[in-house]
Amino acid sequence: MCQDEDVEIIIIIAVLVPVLVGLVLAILLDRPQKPKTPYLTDRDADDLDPGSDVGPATIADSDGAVLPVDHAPLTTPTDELVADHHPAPVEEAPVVEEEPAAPAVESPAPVAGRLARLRSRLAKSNNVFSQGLLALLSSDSIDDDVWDEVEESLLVADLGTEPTLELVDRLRERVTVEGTKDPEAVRAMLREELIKIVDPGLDRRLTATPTDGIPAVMMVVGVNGVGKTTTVGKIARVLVAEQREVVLGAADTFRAAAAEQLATWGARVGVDTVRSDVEQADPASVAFEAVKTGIERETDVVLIDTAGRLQNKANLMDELGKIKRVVEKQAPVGEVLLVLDATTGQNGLSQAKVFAEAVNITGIVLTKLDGTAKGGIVVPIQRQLGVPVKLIGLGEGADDLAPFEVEAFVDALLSE
Ligand SMILES: Nc1nc2c(ncn2[C@@H]2O[C@H](COP(=O)(O)OP(=O)(O)OP(=O)(O)O)[C@@H](O)[C@H]2O)c(=O)[nH]1
Repeated sequence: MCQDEDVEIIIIIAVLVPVLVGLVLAILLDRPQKPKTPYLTDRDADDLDPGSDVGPATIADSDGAVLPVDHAPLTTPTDELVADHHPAPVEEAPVVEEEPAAPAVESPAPVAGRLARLRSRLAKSNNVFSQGLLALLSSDSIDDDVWDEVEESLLVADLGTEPTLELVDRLRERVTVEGTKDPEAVRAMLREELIKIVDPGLDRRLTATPTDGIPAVMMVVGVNGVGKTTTVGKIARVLVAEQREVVLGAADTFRAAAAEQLATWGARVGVDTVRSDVEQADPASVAFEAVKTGIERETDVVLIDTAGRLQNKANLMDELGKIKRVVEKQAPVGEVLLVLDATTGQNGLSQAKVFAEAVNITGIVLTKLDGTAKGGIVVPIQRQLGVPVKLIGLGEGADDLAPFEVEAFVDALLSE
C-alpha cells in the first residue's frame, strides 16, 4: 500500500514538473524584446536637439543682468531629430512618409537699378507735381506769376523754403540768359537743377564690410510705425543679394510681435535672428548678444532693429545711446540709419533733429515714398541733418527698398 502511494507521488511529480517548466518557459519567451537601439532620451521628436545651437543661451549685460536669448534654428533640424528619435525598424518594409517641405530660401531681387525699376511707384505719386511744373515752364511767357506757381509746386512737394528759392533763382537765371522757350530744353534745365540740389556728391554707400574680422554693425532707429522692422528685413535682403553674411538682432523688445516679424523676414533669406523670449527684455542686452553672435560666426554685418520711440521721451532717447554704448564694447557701430516716413513730411524733420542728438545718425531711410507726392523732403532732410538719404522705401513688397540714386530719383520725379 505504502509502495503504491510512493509510485503515485512519483507519477504526479513526473507529470507536473515538465508542465511547470513548460509554463515558465512560455511566460519567459512571451516577454517583449528590448529594442536593438535603445532610446537615449525620453524627449519627443518635436523637442529641440540639445546638441544643436537652438536652445536658450544666457548673456549678461553691462549691468550684470542675465538674459536668456534664443537663437533661431541654424538649419532645418527636423530630419536629424526624426532620425534620432525613431530608429528605423529592423526587417520591416520602409514606410515612405511625405515630409513637409522646408520653406524655400528666397533669392532677393538684384540691387543694381532697383530705383529705375521701381520708378513708376514714385512717378505715380508725383505725377501732379511733375506735370504741373513742366506745364508751367513750357508756357509761352514765363512771367513772375508763373515763377510764383513754380515756387509753390516745389514747396508743396516739401522741398523746403530755402532749397526752393535757390532752385527757382537758378532756373530763372538760366531761362533768361539762354532765352529758351523750348519745353525740352527747359525740362533738361529743371532736371539738372534738381539733381544739383539733391546733391549727387554725397556718399550714400552703406558701411557693410567687416574690419579686421569684426562685422560691420548697423542700427535702425526711428519713431513708431515708420517701417523700421520692415526696413531691417528689406536691408537684410539687399545684403544677401550682395552675397553678404548677416545676423539680425531683435532689439525691439517693446512690441511683442516685432521679434517674430523680424525673424520671419530673416528666415525668408536664410538669415538668423538673435532675440529674447523675455518680454520687455533689455534691448541693449539683445543687441550685445547679436553682435557677439556675429563676431563668433564671422558674419559681414550685424543688423539691429530697435523699438519705435517718440522723440519727446527723453528716457527712450537715452536708451538708444545705451544700446550703442553697450554694442560698442565689442564692435563699433558703423551705421545708424534713421527711418523716416515720407508721408509725414516736415514732421519728420523735427524727429530727425532729436534722434541726431541722441545717436550719431549716418544715413536716412525714407520710407513710403510710394504713397506721397512729397519726395522733395529728401533735400531739407539732408541739409538739416548733414547726412545723406541712403535708401528709399517704395512699397510693402520684400524688395521694394532701393539704394538712393540721385539721377534715377529725379528722373522718376519728372517722368510723366
Ligand atoms: N507703402 C509702404 N509701406 C511701407 C513701407 N515701409 C514699411 N511700410 C509699412 O509700414 C507699416 C509699419 O511697418 P513696421 O516695419 O512694422 O514699422 P516699425 O517702425 O517697425 O513699427 P514699430 O516697431 O511699431 O515702431 C507696415 O505695414 C509696412 O508694410 C514702404 O516703403 N511703403
